Amino acid sequence: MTERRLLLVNGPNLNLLGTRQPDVYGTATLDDVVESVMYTADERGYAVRAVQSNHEGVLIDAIHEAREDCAGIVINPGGLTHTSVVLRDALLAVDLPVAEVHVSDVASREEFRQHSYVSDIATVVVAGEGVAGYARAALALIEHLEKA
Ligand SMILES: O=C1C[C@@](O)(C(=O)O)C[C@@H](O)[C@@H]1O
Repeated sequence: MTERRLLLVNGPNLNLLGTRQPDVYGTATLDDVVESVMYTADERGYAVRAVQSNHEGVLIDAIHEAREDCAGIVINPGGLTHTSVVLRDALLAVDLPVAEVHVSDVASREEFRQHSYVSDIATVVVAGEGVAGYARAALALIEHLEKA
C-alpha cells in the first residue's frame, strides 16, 4: 500500500521566513508554512514530516529517509535550487514525485535564480505565489499521487 505521508523540505535560510527580506518573501513564518501544508494534506488524509536545514547533507539524508515511508516530496531548496547537483541526485535516487516551491517569482529575479536543478525532474512547480504556494503544491502533488 502506498504511504499516505509527504516529506516537506525547506532549505537554507527558510528558517528566517517572516523576517528575511519581507519585501521579497512576505511576513508569514516557516511555522505558518508547515501548518498550512499539514492542514491541506490532512484534509486529503496525508500526514506530513517537515524538515528545514541550512546544511545540504541534512537535507539529503532526509530525502533518502523519505524512501522508507513517504509517497512524495514538497521542496523549497532555497538557494540550493540554483547550485546543487547533489540535491538533484538525491531526489532522482529516491524516485519519488517532487513538488518544487518558491515563495518568490524566481523567473523575474536575478538571472542566476532562473536556472533550477530541480524543475525538470519535478512533477509540479509553483513559484511566486508567496507561502500559499506550498499548500497549492502539496495539493497538486496529492492529486498526482491519487491519479497514479
Ligand atoms: O532562498 C531562496 C528562496 C527561494 O527558493 C524562494 O522561496 O523564493 C528563491 C531562491 O532563489 C532563494 O535563494
